[in-house]
Amino acid sequence: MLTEQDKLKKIAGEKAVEYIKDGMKVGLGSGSTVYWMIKRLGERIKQERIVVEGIPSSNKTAEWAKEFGVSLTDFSRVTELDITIDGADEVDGNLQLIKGGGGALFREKVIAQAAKQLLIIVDPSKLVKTLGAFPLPVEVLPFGWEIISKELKELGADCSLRKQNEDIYITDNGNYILDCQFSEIKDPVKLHNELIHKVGVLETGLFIDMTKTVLVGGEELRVIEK
Ligand SMILES: O=C(CO)[C@H](O)[C@H](O)COP(=O)(O)O
Repeated sequence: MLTEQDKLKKIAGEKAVEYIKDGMKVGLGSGSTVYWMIKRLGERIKQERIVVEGIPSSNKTAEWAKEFGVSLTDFSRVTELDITIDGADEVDGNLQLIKGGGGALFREKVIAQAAKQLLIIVDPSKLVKTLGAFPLPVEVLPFGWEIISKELKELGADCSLRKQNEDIYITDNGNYILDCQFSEIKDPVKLHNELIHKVGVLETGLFIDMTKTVLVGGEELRVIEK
């Protein structure tokens, strides 16, 4: 039984597949909204016999792609993606994003950067005036994470090491995630630049100026463009 929010994610995810054309190389994001996109893409591949190859941003996404019959490739064979489709945890009025709620932010940023277009798919709860209510995920090296966390606290964040049940959460890259609560992120560009220069920070969940189009699921689907 789908929740109301799941239904809105499904609408956005399925609509996104209309942006995919025969022959395209597609970056496949992560998360529950992307799940619906991959499922629908699998249906189109079977029904219309289009040829599409994807690069997944997480092991879970790779599993879904296999389950729904979406062929996968990698960056040893493909140097540019036609489009990347991904979810987000927060989207502000300038289409700056917080991502990484699912822990896949590093690979998500790689496939976003490799693509001619990043299409974001969300339900309306992800739209915010100012980023920061959602704790900002920051991927860090396991060695010395305690020191990195202390440094980030000095920038005003309340950071906690992500756990999965009782264990430390390990990303697909073998690293840790610090979930950093800033009261409000008034200047995402400045914050990203400060964080990324700290030794041991591999990537932040701030996706700055990476997307120009956001699809928002709803009774009437909304397309926000920059
Ligand atoms: O950044 C992500 C994973 O790292 C997801 O895109 C984000 O968490 C949104 O997920 P969902 O579609 O399940 O709401």
